[in-house]
Amino acid sequence: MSETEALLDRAAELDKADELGKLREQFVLDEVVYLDGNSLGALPRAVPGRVADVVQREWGRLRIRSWTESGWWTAPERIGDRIAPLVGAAAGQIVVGDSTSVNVFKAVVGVVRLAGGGRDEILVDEATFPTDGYIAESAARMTGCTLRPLAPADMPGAVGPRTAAALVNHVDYRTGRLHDLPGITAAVHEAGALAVWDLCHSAGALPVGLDEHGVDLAVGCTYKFLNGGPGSPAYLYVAERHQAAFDSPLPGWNSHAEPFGMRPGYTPADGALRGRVGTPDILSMLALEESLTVWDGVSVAAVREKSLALTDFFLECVAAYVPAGSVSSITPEVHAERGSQVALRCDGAAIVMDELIARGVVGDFRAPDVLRFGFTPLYVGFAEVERAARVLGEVLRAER
Ligand SMILES: Cc1ncc(COP(=O)(O)O)c(C=O)c1O
Ligand SMILES: Nc1c(O)cccc1C(=O)C[C@H](N)C(=O)O
Repeated sequence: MSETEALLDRAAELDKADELGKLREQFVLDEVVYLDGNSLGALPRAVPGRVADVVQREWGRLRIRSWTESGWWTAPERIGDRIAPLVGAAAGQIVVGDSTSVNVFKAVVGVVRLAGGGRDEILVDEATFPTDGYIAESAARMTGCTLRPLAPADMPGAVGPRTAAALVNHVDYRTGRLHDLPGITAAVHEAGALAVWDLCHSAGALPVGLDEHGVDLAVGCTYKFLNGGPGSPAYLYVAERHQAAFDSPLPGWNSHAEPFGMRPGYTPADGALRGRVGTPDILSMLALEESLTVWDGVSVAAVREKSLALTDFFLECVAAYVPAGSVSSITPEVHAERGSQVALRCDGAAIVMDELIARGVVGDFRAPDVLRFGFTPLYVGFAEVERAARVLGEVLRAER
């Protein structure tokens, strides 16, 4: 039996044993191998019908009545409670709205205020997705803090009496490295500081355990592994113990204790909805709500198990099919340090990715030389993984 036949057989066995495999039917997908769900998740089949109903009936016919009768006004907290179990949070701590960037701003200024005076340093993940870094820098300037970029692994040794907060990515967007959320959070707390985690690349792909690990604040997007759609609203988690003191830097009327009192002075609402700002983006928000129904009855532990099996199998197939020395993985081998993507360094990566896409394998390119492949366990199968690696091998041989 050839190596290709053996890997094809293995892929078929793995697909047969895959209990999550049937979820793929709930998505609009085709013959393309879609390994870019870590940038934009695929469309769940139920969403177009729900959006059509929101537009035609709720907006078209009920109009203003929908704010109450269709539950529009309370959607940010309601959908926050749907996301909560996926990131290990009890209800009442997550609110959906705004972009991740805006929520990073609320969270970073919010934790510096929570940390209190005398602490004037913010630690930030030195390899962070750019928006977090830009916003942390601005938040630091506004709060009189110094921003100190560091590798997350070095934060436990660097956090000290001056540190107000650390802003860390749970999974690095380029390398796919999973950072030690429990350990870093504990070290940050030991020094009397607070931890803010960006969950964009982990929520929906692996267990996060926000409550269990005592995370203070967290943010994340919903358009990657949560499949909420392009630009779907992000979320903000404020641990219950911090809610009463959380002083949002964006105190809009939607987070007022009595929004329709139209009072000149601001009195914050209690609970998660203190993180709201202005009028929610209802069409995107309700598309997200519908997309989350895919998760009914799905365990995040099972998703994690499949995610690791997919990335393991991809690495194995890459080793078998790709000419020696033409790519090197920058994603950790160790499961405890791996998110749900594989990033391969490769000469001419931009051209290689264009060619892969032309041949029906969609990943993405991240400058300067990274081929990035995201594996969404809800809809990616093992035969697709084998095909992606085989096509990558063909492209690299043709290139050289
Ligand atoms: C880690 C991380 N933070 C933030 C963002 C982006 O935030 P926004 O949705 O505001 O563009 C992304 C991806 O776009 C990301 O990967
Ligand atoms: N949010 C995106 C967008 O609006 C356009 C293109 C890509 C994105 C992304 O999400 C990028 C992604 N956060 C990344 O990890 O690179």
